Amino acid sequence: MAGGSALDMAAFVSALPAVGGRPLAAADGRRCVAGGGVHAASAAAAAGGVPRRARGVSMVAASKGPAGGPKSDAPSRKPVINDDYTSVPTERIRNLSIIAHIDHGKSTLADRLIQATDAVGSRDMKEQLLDNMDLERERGITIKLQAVRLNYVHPADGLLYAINLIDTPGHVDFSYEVSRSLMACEGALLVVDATQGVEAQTLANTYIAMENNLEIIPVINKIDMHSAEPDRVIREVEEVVGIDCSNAVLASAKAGIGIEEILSNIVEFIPPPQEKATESLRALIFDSAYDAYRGVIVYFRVMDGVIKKGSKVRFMATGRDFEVDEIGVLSPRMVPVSELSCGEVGYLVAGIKTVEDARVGDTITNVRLPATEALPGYEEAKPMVFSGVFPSDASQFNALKDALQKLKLNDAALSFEAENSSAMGFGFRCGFLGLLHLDVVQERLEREYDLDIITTAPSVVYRVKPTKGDAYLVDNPADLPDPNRREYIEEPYVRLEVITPEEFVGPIMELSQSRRGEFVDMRFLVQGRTTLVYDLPLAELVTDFFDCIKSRSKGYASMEYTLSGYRKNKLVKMDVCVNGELIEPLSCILHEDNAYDIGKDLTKKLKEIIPRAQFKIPIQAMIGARVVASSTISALRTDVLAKCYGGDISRKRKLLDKQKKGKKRLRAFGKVNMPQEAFMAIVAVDRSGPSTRN
Ligand SMILES: Nc1nc2c(ncn2[C@@H]2O[C@H](COP(=O)(O)OP(=O)(O)OP(=O)(O)O)[C@@H](O)[C@H]2O)c(=O)[nH]1
Repeated sequence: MAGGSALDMAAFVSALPAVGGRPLAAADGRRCVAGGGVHAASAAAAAGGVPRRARGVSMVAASKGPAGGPKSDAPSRKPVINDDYTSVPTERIRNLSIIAHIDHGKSTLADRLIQATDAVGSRDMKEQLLDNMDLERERGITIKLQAVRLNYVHPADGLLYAINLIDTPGHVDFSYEVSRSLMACEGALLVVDATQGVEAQTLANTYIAMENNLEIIPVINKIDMHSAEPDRVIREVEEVVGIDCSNAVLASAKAGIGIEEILSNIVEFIPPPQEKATESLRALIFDSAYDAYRGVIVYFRVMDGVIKKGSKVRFMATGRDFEVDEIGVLSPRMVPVSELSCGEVGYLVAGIKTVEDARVGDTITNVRLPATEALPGYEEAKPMVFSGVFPSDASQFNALKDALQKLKLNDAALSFEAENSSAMGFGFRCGFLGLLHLDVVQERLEREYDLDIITTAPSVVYRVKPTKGDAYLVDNPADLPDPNRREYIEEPYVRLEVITPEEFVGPIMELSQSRRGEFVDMRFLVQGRTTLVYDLPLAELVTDFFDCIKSRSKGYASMEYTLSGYRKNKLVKMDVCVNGELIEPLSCILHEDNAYDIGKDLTKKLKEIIPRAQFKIPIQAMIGARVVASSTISALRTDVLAKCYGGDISRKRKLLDKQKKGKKRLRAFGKVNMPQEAFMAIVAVDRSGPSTRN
């Protein structure tokens, strides 16, 4: 809980009405590790040079595996059933996830495990095999969870074991994927980089695994590196994370060290799925993807009973029935089988056409013998940051709607609803888990659906108490009532924990304070590392905070945050007028004390971004009718007198008048070109000015 004035977030949110039917944002007590901001933006820029795909290529067809969507066989080709995959009894099945802090080597380790068990022929093997979205490969990050089935003969008993491995993303924006995959498992490999040690996400993900009662096997990775300190890291895992490291494996995913030991430990320490006495089928949907030919492909883990090809199944949340056309395992290619029983992880195809029919977290049961109770589903992912998404060309509105619907199927945390803005036309107000999530969605819409879109300035969700009536949530500054029609505004706060080497404690404290942070605690860890705890407004964190932490600590610090509640602050709405016109999508809510500095930097940035025109373009940052900062883009002056040699002054005046009129007309009717960067300028403004006080 953040300080005395913070409310309990969950209780508070449940007592409030939803914003326009949208799930209330930023309301759970979920642990997150931040990232995004400029880092994400620059990653996007780096990826921007990649050629676009042809129009109409679906996200599934565009990628090659189960997460971005499985590679579809041509519709005419009959699936070949291979029941070798289902001959393994339940006691020889192991379901596990790989969890770690970002870049500690999960995907590389998954590659080595796939190779060691010959799941993929050497011809098809490539680095980070499970990161099969183009975007994942380019950015070197995992965005979607990925499942793969490994067949492993354990040398100790010579028996065949089926290991279902789920690779999970490391970045906070995708941490809901981690919780989803962990619910389908009995164990987890906790990968810790031997050169770095325990990081914020190591802790956060281990806690999720512990909450799910998973057996955890620590893997100390990258021991091939000179700077590796495996002994120190083992001590740190034991002392800081609090888990036993007696079965820890010293490994190098890159050099292939310790891989056999990891496989052996998986078999020995991770328990098999528990056979249930019930005959009724219950399978948990942990992911789904859309395929242009086959409809929705559903990924599930069978918890009870058996699921068979040709049987009729029911999706319990929606009550819809479907006949199973195909079921199979992920090897990691889709291999059809005739049935999957308790403990197995696989996919099914059942001619499901709509997004709503296959919800992640739903339970699949048998129509003939339905289960009475559904499995506990997943907590709905709650968006933290909202932004308007508009097509550059109004005629693409329906295409954008269709694309968002398909993306949502594969990305449960994305939320959207139609929005009509006088400045931007028809579009959608979308909710994201953070700026990296926003960035990934924007890029997927552009690449996989060939859409040109503009995203507007991101905003967190504020709570507003109007003079009349109950408080309500506002995720779009345009919806804020006038100051004389509101009593107060509250903003969301987070409890922030930064783990850093001692020498960077000072710069990080300075940064946190400049972002309106309130110091809560400082704890010393082993080996000169420190945890700093602050309460901080979420709005200050979702911009470039993560990048600032990284740059001030030379990349050594990591951070994690939990939403803690709402607090009243002196908040105001700042509008931006460009060329005398209010540009609503540039409006933002900020602390009154920061308005001058932020306004000054924003107008300066916009001056650099907005292209010059034939006339002067004034840019003003305003609070109500008061201008707090301004700048002017000078006109590109055309010399209309160039052709007027000497002579008559009245002719010159006539030409100048005509030019002035032209400028006026342009100002009156013409539009200032606002490029996409202009809408994101607020994210990049310098927030560490001298007047940043609470
Ligand atoms: N030297 C060395 N490098 C490694 C090892 N394992 C992984 N790496 C490198 O570390 C970087 C990150 O590895 P990934 O496997 O992408 O890490 P990840 O944890 O999957 O990253 P996210 O999916 O983004 O969370 C890559 O450049 C790998 O080549 C290792 O054992 N030794």
